[in-house]
Amino acid sequence: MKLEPFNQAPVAEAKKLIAHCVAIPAWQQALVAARPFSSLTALLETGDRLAAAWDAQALNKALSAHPRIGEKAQGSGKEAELSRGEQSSVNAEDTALKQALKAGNAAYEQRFGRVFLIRAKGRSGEEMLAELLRRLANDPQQEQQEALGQLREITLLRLKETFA
Ligand SMILES: NC(=O)NC1=NC(=O)NC1=O
Repeated sequence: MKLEPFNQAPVAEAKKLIAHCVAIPAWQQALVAARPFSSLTALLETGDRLAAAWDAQALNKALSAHPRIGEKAQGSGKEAELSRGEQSSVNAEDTALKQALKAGNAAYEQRFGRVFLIRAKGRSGEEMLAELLRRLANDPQQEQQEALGQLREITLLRLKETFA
């Protein structure tokens, strides 16, 4: 989509145009309020700056829209469609990998109390499993920072794709 329609749209409409980037209403609201944007770069910089404010509460809110790695996103919504695309590198036939991801996700949720989040685009299933195992050793504070960083990456990738 072009930047102009986003800049010109009524607030409610503009929010809908970017809601699939991340399920954090405050971020959607703030980004829409910062219009008009003179360029895609300006939009991405603002989106990133606003994401720097995210905390554990924002992370948990956003996770509702991110299916586990290795699980096919259910549903027909835009987020589910994006997740399926982002996770398409996980070879569904590789049952050993799927099993390892399933076990890793369960261990992660047991330890940190939330779904493991990683920017999946551009990563193979094996790379994500390695990251999952590495991050399992993080202390809670460290891991919260890493998870927030991955949420930012996913959000900005989606924002960029929306207006590219
Ligand atoms: N649990 C996840 O990390 N999910 C996801 N990562 C992505 O990049 N897209 C997802 O749906």
